[in-house]
Amino acid sequence: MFTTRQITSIAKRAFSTSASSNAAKVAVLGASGGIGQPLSLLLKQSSLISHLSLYDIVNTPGVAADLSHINTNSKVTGHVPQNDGLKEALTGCDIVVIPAGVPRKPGMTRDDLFNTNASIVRDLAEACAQHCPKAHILVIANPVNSTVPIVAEVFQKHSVFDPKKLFGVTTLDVVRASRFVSEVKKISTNDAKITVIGGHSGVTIVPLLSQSGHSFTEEEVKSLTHRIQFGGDEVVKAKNGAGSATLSMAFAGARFTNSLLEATVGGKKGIIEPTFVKSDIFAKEGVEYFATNVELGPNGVEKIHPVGNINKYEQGLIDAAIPELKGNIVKGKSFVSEVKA
Ligand SMILES: NC(=O)C1=CN([C@@H]2O[C@H](COP(=O)(O)OP(=O)(O)OC[C@H]3O[C@@H](n4cnc5c(N)ncnc54)[C@H](O)[C@@H]3O)[C@@H](O)[C@H]2O)C=CC1
Ligand SMILES: O=C([O-])CC(=O)C(=O)O
Repeated sequence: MFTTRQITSIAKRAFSTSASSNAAKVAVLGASGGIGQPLSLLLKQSSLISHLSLYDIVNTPGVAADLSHINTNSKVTGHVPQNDGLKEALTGCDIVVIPAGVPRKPGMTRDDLFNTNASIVRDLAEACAQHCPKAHILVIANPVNSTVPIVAEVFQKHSVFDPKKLFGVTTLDVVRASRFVSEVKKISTNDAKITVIGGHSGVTIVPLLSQSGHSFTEEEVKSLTHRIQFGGDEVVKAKNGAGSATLSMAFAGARFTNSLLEATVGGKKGIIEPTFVKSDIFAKEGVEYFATNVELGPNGVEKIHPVGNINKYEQGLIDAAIPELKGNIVKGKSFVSEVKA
């Protein structure tokens, strides 16, 4: 006869060794990089992932072998371009996260990365459209304001575009905003929930501090807004030529991926994350993609939240963001359509 304690222990073991049937295949493209490695490490901890598929042009066999020894239930595979590696990495994927591409050096804007990263993202999107056309695509590679439209155009070219399944990952802006506000107000980050809308570069990043439930002096609003908009530059400067944010981005990327997993395979309702998606909010102004809070559901975007109540200062920030955002989006779209012609 088993004691109650023995039965509980056997049940716990059985539970923890069987992979969840509600689990997804997730690919990380650019998995050997500064973001790719810690992001993959964080994703290896998810019980909602059955297969973590790591692709990069170099070093993924080593990264995959290393991660595969961690005793969580997901299988880890590493792929390189040889032997149809990209096809193998993507086939059957539910979610593809793309941190592939070069990072900034001091003095560069995110837009300066366009020349290198646009074609990397375009080619990876081509492969996704062919091998996992129904997957959710999470774009981290900069400039996000342009790389998201690039993915959309490629998917449209293949007639497989579903706007509910394409996300620019802007979570780091919200993570930073929460941390910076918590420092200024001397409160827990749990009590510093800051909505950040717009895009993901400089003035296109628009924090809505007035919606936070906290009061700020004019001085605090100005300095916090500037710090949130240019937080990426702080890291680029501090790394002094060795790249941009990687660890905080891995944290933010894992947060967004985990939220999407919970909303899709996990079946959870009411999960809201900020993200840069195809949106009607400023369509009249010619801005086809815009980040606001988005409720995630089984098919990706469930509901795009409106901007909500804002003050005059924040309206000024949006007015300044719109033309730049519009230019970034057009640049991404034309990059694909010019090649198409
Ligand atoms: N959305 C956001 O909030 C953030 C975006 N980023 C962006 O993420 C990107 C990656 O940054 P890091 O990881 O620091 O750069 P990294 O240079 O450390 O890693 C990039 C990886 O991409 C790989 N790669 C290059 N071409 C590839 C291809 N065709 N297919 C697959 N993999 C390829 C490289 O081999 C490398 O391992 C940059 O564009 C950076 O600007 C960075 C921080 C925040
Ligand atoms: O600043 C960069 O180039 C990387 C990035 O997007 C960020 O840290 O927000």
